[in-house]
Amino acid sequence: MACGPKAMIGPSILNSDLSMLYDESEKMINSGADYLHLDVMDGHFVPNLTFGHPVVKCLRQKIPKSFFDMHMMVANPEKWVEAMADAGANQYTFHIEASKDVPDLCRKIKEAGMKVGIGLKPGTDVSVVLPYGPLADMLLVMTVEPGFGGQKFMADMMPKVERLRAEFPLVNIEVDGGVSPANIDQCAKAGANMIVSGSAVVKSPQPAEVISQLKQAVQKVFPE
Ligand SMILES: O=C(CO)[C@@H](O)[C@H](O)COP(=O)(O)O
Ligand SMILES: [Fe+2]
Repeated sequence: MACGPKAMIGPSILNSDLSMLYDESEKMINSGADYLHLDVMDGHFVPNLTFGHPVVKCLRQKIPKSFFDMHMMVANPEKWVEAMADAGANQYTFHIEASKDVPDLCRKIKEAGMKVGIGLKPGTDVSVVLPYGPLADMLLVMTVEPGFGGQKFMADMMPKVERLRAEFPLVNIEVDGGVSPANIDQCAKAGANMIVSGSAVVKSPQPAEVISQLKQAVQKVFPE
């Protein structure tokens, strides 16, 4: 049994029919998703607005088991920790660019019973997160400018993934933004084991096929 990072695929439902959030989420789970990536945007940290903990709470009541990976694209991540934990979130991924006290925020997230994710925007150097790697369960390398789904994958983010994998061989490393079967091999080879994919999965007539392709590519690097 291989120990260490596992290949996991987490569809982002941001670009799905949000009037059918539950149905779209169920469809992803039934298509083989390992977790759900829920994009929370506050219109300040990013120029877009999505949903908050009340929606997550309702979704959790209908989806009692799946892992909710909260991508908190918010200007004040400290403010929502308790509410998201209460709503049933499993992992709380804040952006290092928005945090005033990273160790304190990591502590708060853990005390609330959630896993800690730390996210990096494309313009943020990987050195910024290195001191905090030991505090995190997962490190997120954005491969688009956060705020919208359907953008073009930024291959020049792969050296960041490589550096984080070299520094932290056992931590989960997630990529998010424009990821698809066309670029999954470079993500996996760089060291990403948690894969967020939005449009490539939710817009496909065969989401299960896309998820399977993504998973097989990552399992070549991170075998079960
Ligand atoms: O956080 C974000 C965007 O800010 C992502 O989770 C996107 O929503 C992923 O969608 P695609 O880029 O894969 O379509
Ligand atoms: Fe995201």
